[in-house]
Amino acid sequence: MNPSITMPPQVAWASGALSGAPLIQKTTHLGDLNNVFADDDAWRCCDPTLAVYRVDMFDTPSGEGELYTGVTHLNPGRVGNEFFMTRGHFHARREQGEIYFGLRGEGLLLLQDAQGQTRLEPVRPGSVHHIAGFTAHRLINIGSDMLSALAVWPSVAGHDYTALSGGFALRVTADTLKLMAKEVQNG
Ligand SMILES: O=P(O)(O)OC[C@H]1O[C@H](O)[C@H](O)[C@@H](O)[C@@H]1O
Ligand SMILES: [Fe+2]
Repeated sequence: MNPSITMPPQVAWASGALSGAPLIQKTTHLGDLNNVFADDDAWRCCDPTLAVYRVDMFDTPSGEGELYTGVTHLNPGRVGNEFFMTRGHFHARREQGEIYFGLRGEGLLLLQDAQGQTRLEPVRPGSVHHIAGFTAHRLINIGSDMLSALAVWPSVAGHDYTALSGGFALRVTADTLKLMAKEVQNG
């Protein structure tokens, strides 16, 4: 009997472009990110139609045990002093985790646990990020090029944006980066 061979879809590692299977795409514009950036006046002055990030994901089955695969493409930019970032979320099913893989650009993954403790992981091509359950996550683009990261997550995880509607406990600006650089120097 001949083996059955199916050509899988593809991700282009350098760009994060997905191909070979139907996609769902969602673009988030500055106007959608009310109350996300600290400097509200600066946010109001920005063009609301400006695209901040786009998520491409394969249109695959959902349900208990199923996994989604998607790529977030986050543009470079700032609102006031704060770098462009995703809205960020806890999973609606809090125990569910997720894996991110850095593909291109220079960014930070902001993680916040249920007690409000935050930490940052540098995102760069080849970085692998294990996002444990019960951990909110947000991507931040600190570079001057597009930041792209691949994500794999349980389809049942869902998104809870309301738990963080007051914002994450840490904000990343150019000053934050200077402080981080000093910390690295001082060991
Ligand atoms: O949902 P946001 O916080 O806007 O982040 C954008 C997207 O980032 C990643 O790709 C996640 O896996 C998606 O589930 C999420 O929707
Ligand atoms: Fe997630």
